[in-house]
Amino acid sequence: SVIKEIPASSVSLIRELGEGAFGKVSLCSWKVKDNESDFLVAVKTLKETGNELKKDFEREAELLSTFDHPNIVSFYGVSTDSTDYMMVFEYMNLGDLNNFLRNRGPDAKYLSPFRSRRDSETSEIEELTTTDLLSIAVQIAAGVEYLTSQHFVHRDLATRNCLVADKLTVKIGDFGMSRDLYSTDYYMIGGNTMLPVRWLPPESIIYRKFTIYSDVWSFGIVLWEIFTHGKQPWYELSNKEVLDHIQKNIVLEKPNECPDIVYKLMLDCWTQDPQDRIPIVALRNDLKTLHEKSFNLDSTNS
Ligand SMILES: Cc1cccn2c(NC(=O)CN3C(=O)CSc4ccccc43)c(-c3ccccc3)nc12
Repeated sequence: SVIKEIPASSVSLIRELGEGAFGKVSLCSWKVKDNESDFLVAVKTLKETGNELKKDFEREAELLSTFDHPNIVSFYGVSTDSTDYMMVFEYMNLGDLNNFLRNRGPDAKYLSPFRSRRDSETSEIEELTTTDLLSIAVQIAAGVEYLTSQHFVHRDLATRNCLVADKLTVKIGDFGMSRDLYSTDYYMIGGNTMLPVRWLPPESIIYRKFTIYSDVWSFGIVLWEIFTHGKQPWYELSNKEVLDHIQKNIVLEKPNECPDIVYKLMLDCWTQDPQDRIPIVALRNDLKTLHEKSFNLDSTNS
């Protein structure tokens, strides 16, 4: 697929969004056509690079340009006509899904003073209903189903690697900075690889085997994150204890507010044998049905 070349002169910086080891992400405005208004975009700038990283850059851009789905963050093109190489993405104005869930969880009202419950002029941030949580789950499942259909194994599905925009739009996508921004979610194994062990099945941890079936396991953990409003899986355990639990087939418990039928789907993602795990197509269909029915489903009867 041909990658769109975007002139650096048509992209202007508004503010920085984040910084990682390999680069930074900025909110920019992109003047696509002279007679049209500007367009907000998220731009990943690769720090001054050797040609090794430039090859990675080209490969990443080549791959990302093949994806086209409403639940995958859109990639618009690259800009290589300036010293710093840039990748231009769709801007998701409500940030990453993990922060989004935490800020709208039950304990949020005690954590951050920025939400004054009374006056309504502050950005009215309501708590998320079960229907909202199911809508988020359906959207991510649709994204995973698409990646699987493209024979793409994600290897790091987690709410921190999903992004949110208005009208509770959720998409899979990140800028490769999670190992910097969410370092406690990764565990250094074998001296040089950081693995998101709390999101991985036994075969990925023991044999480094990553497949569409290990992505299903991780999606089950994403479901658990959604229904705990962004808690870290096994937050009460150290990384070593987590490895021990996973290898002993101990799985996460049902989150308090979670309907039994949703927990059943999580358990279907966490079977020891990868082939026994529920296929992502069935997962998405079941979650879709629950979401449609959920307008009268609350966490008591389930
Ligand atoms: C270095 C690194 C480690 C782990 C994940 N890394 C990512 N993360 C993805 O590649 C995440 N990712 C999919 O894996 C495919 S879906 C999708 C859509 C939009 C954006 C991203 C996506 C990158 C990275 C590179 C260029 C640009 C952006 C992201 N570097 C890394």
